[in-house]
Amino acid sequence: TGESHQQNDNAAANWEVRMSRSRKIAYYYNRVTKESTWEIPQGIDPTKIKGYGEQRDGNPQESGAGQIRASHLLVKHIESRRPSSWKEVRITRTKEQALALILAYRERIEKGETTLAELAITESDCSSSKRGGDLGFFGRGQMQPSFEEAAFKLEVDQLSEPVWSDSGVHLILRTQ
Ligand SMILES: Cn1nc(-c2ccccc2)cc1C(=O)N[C@H](Cc1nc2ccccc2[nH]1)C(=O)O
Repeated sequence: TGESHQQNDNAAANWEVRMSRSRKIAYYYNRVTKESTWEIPQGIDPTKIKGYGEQRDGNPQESGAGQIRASHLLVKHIESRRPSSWKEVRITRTKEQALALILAYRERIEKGETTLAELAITESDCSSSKRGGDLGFFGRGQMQPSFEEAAFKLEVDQLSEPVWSDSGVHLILRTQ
């Protein structure tokens, strides 16, 4: 109902994104309850949290020296390198089924019905799921080659086509 949606927004308004000095990644701080957490708070649309995505890296040369920042949504399948995740202890879907899911998610994001960050929280088979799929900043040589190649081709705010890696099939959104 509108009411619960309104409550949700209010709850999102109590949160803000801060940058951890030590770990150089964003964390979430609730100015009402004073709590802080690495994971996006339950049931909150991350794109409604003040400062989401605007976090400049605390360490300028890190985001300058050929680094990019991206979020992703991963759907694993039975042939994935580790066919298990926080969502499903034994993943048995086929590659075709994984691709069909990813294409359906891509469609919904492209239509503006939802965001990659919001979908990643409930649907991604990567442990970055609870951070809306945010992988932080990374340079070349850090991620699997097929993922790196696709991510570095993206413009900021661009959403990839389905990308295959040994982990499964990904949607990648370059954020910085
Ligand atoms: C590369 N990476 N970063 C995180 C991460 C980042 C921030 C907060 C929590 C987890 C998790 C991972 C990771 O490798 N997760 C794997 C799945 C996976 N495989 C990937 C290949 C390329 C890029 C991201 C990928 N994520 C898993 O959970 O089985």
